Order: sequence, then C-alpha cells, then structure tokens
Amino acid sequence: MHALFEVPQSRSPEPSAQRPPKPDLLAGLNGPQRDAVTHEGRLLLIVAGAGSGKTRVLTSRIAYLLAARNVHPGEIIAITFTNKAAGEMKERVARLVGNRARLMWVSTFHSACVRILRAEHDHAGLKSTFSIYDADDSRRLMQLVARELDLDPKRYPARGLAAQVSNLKNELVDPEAFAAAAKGPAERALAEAYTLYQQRLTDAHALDFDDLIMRVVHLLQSHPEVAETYRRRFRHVLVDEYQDTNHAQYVLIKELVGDTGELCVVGDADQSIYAFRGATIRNILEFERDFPDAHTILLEQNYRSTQTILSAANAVIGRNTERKPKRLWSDQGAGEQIVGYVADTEHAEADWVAREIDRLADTEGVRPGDVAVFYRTNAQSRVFEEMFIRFGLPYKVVGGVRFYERKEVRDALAYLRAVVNDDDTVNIRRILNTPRRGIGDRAEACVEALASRERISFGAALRRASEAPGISTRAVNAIGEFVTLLDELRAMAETALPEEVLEAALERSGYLSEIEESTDPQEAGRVENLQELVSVAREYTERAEATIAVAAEQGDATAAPPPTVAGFLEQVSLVADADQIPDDDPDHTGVVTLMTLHTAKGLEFPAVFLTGLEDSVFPHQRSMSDKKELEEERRLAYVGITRARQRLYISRAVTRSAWGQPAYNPPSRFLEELPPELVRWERTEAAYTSWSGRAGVGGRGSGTSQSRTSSFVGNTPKAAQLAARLGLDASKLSTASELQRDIPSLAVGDRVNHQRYGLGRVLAVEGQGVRAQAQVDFGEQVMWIVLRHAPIDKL
Ligand SMILES: Nc1ncnc2c1ncn2[C@@H]1O[C@H](COP(=O)(O)OP(=O)(O)OP(=O)(O)O)[C@@H](O)[C@H]1O
Ligand SMILES: [Mg+2]
Repeated sequence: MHALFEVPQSRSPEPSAQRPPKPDLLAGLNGPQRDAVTHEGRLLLIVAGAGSGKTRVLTSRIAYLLAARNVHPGEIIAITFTNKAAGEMKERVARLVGNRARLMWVSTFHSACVRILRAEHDHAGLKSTFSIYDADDSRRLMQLVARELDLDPKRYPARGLAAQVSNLKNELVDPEAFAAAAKGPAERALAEAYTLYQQRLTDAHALDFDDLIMRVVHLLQSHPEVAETYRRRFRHVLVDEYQDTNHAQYVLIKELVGDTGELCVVGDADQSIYAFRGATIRNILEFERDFPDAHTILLEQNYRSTQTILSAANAVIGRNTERKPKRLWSDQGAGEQIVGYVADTEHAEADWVAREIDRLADTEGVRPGDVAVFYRTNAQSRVFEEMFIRFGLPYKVVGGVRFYERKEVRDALAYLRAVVNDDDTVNIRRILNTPRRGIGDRAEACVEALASRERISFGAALRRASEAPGISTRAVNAIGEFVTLLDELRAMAETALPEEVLEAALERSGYLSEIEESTDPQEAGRVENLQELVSVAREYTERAEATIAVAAEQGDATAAPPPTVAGFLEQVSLVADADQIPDDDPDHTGVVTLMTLHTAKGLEFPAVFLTGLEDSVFPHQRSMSDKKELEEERRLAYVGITRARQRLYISRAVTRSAWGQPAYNPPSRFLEELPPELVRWERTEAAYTSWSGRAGVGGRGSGTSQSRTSSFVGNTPKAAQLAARLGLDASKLSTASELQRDIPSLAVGDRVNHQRYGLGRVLAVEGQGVRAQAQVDFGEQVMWIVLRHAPIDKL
C-alpha cells in the first residue's frame, strides 16, 4: 500500500512540503477506486453506475492531490452539480487534509463562471457590478420583451421563448448567428425576441444563468492570454455528475484544460436526467472519442444498496436501448424485499407512507431523517405535506415553492439588487411601488417612455422623472424619495455588512412594517421568511470572514474576498433547487425529506419511497409517446431506485386528481419492468372495485371511471355510503381530502395543544370548515393557525 504513495513528483516541492500523506486517504478503497485516486495523466474518465463511489473517489482524489502530490489548493478547480454538494466536498477534503482545502475552487459551473467574470470583467466587457438574473427574472424580462415586440402570447408564451433562448445559449448560439439562420415565422419571432432580450440584458448590465457560461467560453476563446492564465492556474480540473453537462459547459471544460491540464471527470450515462436543460448524454458516451488519449476506469461495486435494490435498478435501466451495458453488484446481501402498495387515491397513498414511516420509527429504529419520499412533479408534495402535518411527522420539502421563490424573499433581494446595480431594470421596477408608495402604473409608464426616448436605463430615468411628460407631481415626489432611499442604502453598502444593509432596506422602505401590520394570517410566515433571509446573509458573512482568516494564515490574502452585498447576492442567485436540503438537523434524527426525483441526484437514504408510479404521472404524460423521452424517464426511475440503501417502497394511486378532476391512471410501465420476485405487495388493488369495473387498470379519467371518483367529492349518496364504511360523518364531507381528517371546532377561550408550539389559548376564531382559522396565544407568541393543516387538539 505504501508503494501507492510513492508516485513520481510532477513538480519539485520544497522538502518541508513533503509531509507524509495521511495513510487513511486510500484506506478502504477498492482496487479501481485507488487507481482512480492515484492515476497521473492528462485525462481520466471514471464511468460507473450509481453508488459505486464516484463522488467519494473524486473527493479522495482531491485530498490525494493535495497531500501526496503536493498540488497547491489554488491549482484545483472541482465542479459539482449543486452548491450543497460543493460545500460537502470541501468539508470532506478539509477533514482529510486540513483547513487549507478551503482555498480550492469547489463550486458549480455557474459559481465558477461568476468568479471568473467578476475578476475579468474588463476583458469580458462587463461592469464589475453586473447583476445575475435567475430563471424568474429572465421570464419577467422575456415577458416585457414579448409585449414590446407585440408577439401573440398564445403562440409565443414568454416561458417558452425563455426556454428556447436558454437552449440556444447552451448550444453557444448567439442572437446574430441565430437570426442569420432563422427560417419561417416562428424562428424569426424567436430570433427577434432573443435579440431584444439580449439587448435588454446588456442595458441592465445583467447576465442570465446561461450567459454566465457562454460569456466565459467567449472570454477564454477570444482572449488567449486570459485563457492561458487560467490554464496555468488550474492544473487540475475535476467534474462530478459529468453526464449532465451541456454543450457550453463541455466547451468550457475543454478551454480550461487546454493542452496541458489534468482533467478527471466522473459520471454515469444512466443517470443523465437533464436533457430538458440541454445536458447531453453524448458528452459522456463519446468522451473517449473526443479525448482519444483518455484513460477510463470502471467501478462496478456498489456500496450503497442491497442486492435486491440493485437488481431492481438494473432490471429497469436494462430496458433502455441507447446505453452501454454495465455490471453493477453489491456484496451487502439481498436485504429486505421491496414493498409495494396500491392505494385508492393519492390521499390514501400518502396515508400509507406516513403510517409506514411511523412504523419504521417505532419498531425498526429508522429515524424520520433516514427517510425520503420521491415524486415526479413538485405539485405532488402537497398531499404528503398535509398528511404528514396530520400525523405530526416532521418533514422538509425540497423544491416546490422554494424559499428563494417566495414573493417577500424576492422583493427583499430586489432591493439589494437595485442597490448594487442602478441599471437593473427588472428589479427596480419590481420594488418601485412595493410597498405601495404612490407610484402607479401610469407614472411607471411615463418613466419608461422617458428612458426609451433618452436611451437611458430605467434607473437613470427615475432620477429625471420630473422631465417625463404627463407625470404627476405626487409621483415625482414619491419617486424622489425612492431614489433617495436607494442612494442611502448604496452609501451604506460601501461599509456595512450585507445583513445590515438588508435589514435597513426592509425597515426604511416600510416593507417590513407593511407586512407586520397586516392582519392576513399568511403574513406571519412572511416575516419569518425575511428573518430567515437576514440569517442567510449573516451566515454568508461569517463564512466569508472564516475564509479570510484561513487565507491570512496561509499568507494568501487575495484568495478570500471580503463580504459584500454583491457577494451575498451572487451566492443567493446561484442556489440551485437541490440546495434547499436543510442543514439545521445535523444529527439526522429529524425530518423526512420530500423531493422530486430530479433533485434526488447524488443523494442516498436508508429508506426511500418512490410514489405516484402511474403511467402519465411517472413516466410523465409528455414523455410517453416519445422513445427518447421515455428513456430519460427510465433513467429518472433508475436514479430514484438507486438512492435507497436498505429499504425501497413503491406505490401508486388508482385515482389521482389532476387539474381538480379525478383521473384514473394505469400502473406505471416501470412497475412491470421490476422482477416480480423482488417485490412484496402489501396491497394490490383498489378496495371498492365493485363501484367500477375498471379500478386498478386502465381508463384515463373519462366516462364511467370518473363518475366513481366524482362521487367521492360531493355530498352525494355514494359519498354518504363511503363515509359510513369509513365511519365518518357524511355531512362534514366536502372534498376528498377531508375524508382523511377532522377539523377541530374551536371557540374563543378554548385551551389547545399544538404539536409544535405547545399549550395555548384561543383568542379569536374566523371562517368555517376548511377555511377555519384561530388566533392562539402560545405564551411566547400569538399566531394565526389554519386549522385544516394544524396538528392541534382541543383540551
Ligand atoms: N470503498 C468503499 N468502501 C465503503 N463504502 C464506500 C466505498 N466507496 C463508496 N462507498 C460509499 O458508498 C456510497 C455511495 O458512494 P458515492 O456517493 O460516492 O457513489 P456515486 O457513484 O457518486 O453515486 P451516484 O451515482 O448516486 O452519485 C457512499 O455512502 C460512500 O461513502
Ligand atoms: Mg455521486
């Protein structure tokens, strides 16, 4: 084993740098894994199925580079798919080789590109304070553009245009090239939209997500001296989840590596699930062709899952034709059988999941934090959420209305963005009259007209609002105050910490007090979200300060930028969906994770529920008639199954509401692809088949099959009949979901117990039935509670 450490030194380090590497760097790795960690050579491709240790190898390889090959942390750039994965990788390397690991670049493609563009903004033709537009900003901008071009929103919805522009950018096609080649009215409309959209971005000194990559590629291609600097700097480029890189990212890697760098990529073509974002499986299938001198290592032992789980995964993915066959085995034994369940409705499915999680916790020692529930689309989370609240099961939704997509969070960030960049039209307009300050649509239109007449940005036009024809004096005054507010905050941002500027923005703008004074019970959550955002800013500052301390220790002060509002915004803009996984529960006793299959990539859990296994749910409706898309859905199934370590549950619902209408979906075709001996079905068919001859099989929400479920939701005789069978009071029924719960009826003065907030006294009650709310004094706080959702009991 020691021989493995005696690798020839590629550089001539000072004697003091030849610390003996910690022996545990290679301990526990199998043969091919060790080869992958220690391999020296320009191009290394590690292809392997799920759970075979790709990410672990990449992490160990970095540690090995630092410890055994005397590579300086500054010479390493590692790319991960999410910021969370980047953080984890950095932590793990730091654990192996110490704090100096913090000086490496470990980040997503987007974060790395922002860093490069900030540093090279002159060469890239950018202002140093450029803004970053996320998907929602891009869509809003595209909406403005489409309106300006008078494009028919039915034929050319902004969302579709934005997606197509994104695809073009991922293929590195710029507006000029696309316009020159555009044929037919649809392409010409897209070309016009792309051109104007890009112009508006430039006017606002903003880049969208896809620009970040494309601009760096252009920068490196058009400035050989800049490219050379980065190539000399990053001697080692490492990429995780390589199968999901798109063309632009692929070109970027090639540019960074040049003719001399060492590139190591790891991936699994069977887990390529982002074709809709322009990821191309071609990158990995043809890596060897593009890089003929690349060395390939295969990993075949899976360390994550039982053989049962692995066999299920292999059987499903084996149906795909466009793939290289591979062998993946586990020595963990067969383990538990997969457990299957057919529920009557999506509510019953969620009920079963919740009960089983409870049972696992009570009798099998599986903690809620060990469990993940996966579904195909975000909207499916709601039913699970309601059920988990009812069961008092702690959970966290990853995705859905994500924290950073909530209105108040976006508003608050818009203030900061406007502070950093005076020309950021989208964000300035977002907060112009939020909170209401008497600047109406008319005044906004006047300023807009002035901006386009004078060919200045909207922000600049605000400063000259009094020149705008037709604008009222009242609006001019209000605009004046708004501009002063932004100027004050801007001055403050020069010296104050990001969290201080954020708090000042929320207070001085009146935003916070407007929410606080509101009687809308939902607003309470908004204040909490804003508090949370301030904490996020504080954490960012603390992290930045810690890195400065390390850099100073290492005598490398340039490696760590000070905390700024712009830096904070950058971090926030780059937070991808999968980053919403909570860290607030470090010892993992805590919460069940609910997430879509797409966000599950790279993760693992002792117990996994794969739900909604119905044709047209999963595989998704859209994909069923297209072979390529169906193969991508199957890869998604493979990703889902292979997240499980010991226990895998699969379930489907016979009826499920879609667009408010109940629909029957046949079992997912992926279920048939599982070897039957691997699955123990706890329940195989619907309970009330006599109501309809078709329960459990085909039919898609039409004709007779619908009538049965419709009777579930109204106060019909059938509902009464059903209620009687379930022992419920039929007069209380109004929706299917209410079959599942009782809403406590409360009066002022009642004493209650809430699972999270404890004992309280009811101060006020409003609304009835599903809309019933109560204001409760819990001692420490007074809250409005929506009773339908609340784990609350009357005492
Ligand atoms: N040699 C080994 N000995 C013991 N455990 C290992 C070994 N290699 C990997 N593991 C463990 O196996 C699990 C899967 O590893 P890892 O996440 O690196 O796999 P992966 O190939 O990146 O999976 P995915 O394709 O899902 O991203 C992890 O818990 C990891 O710690
Ligand atoms: Mg991995």
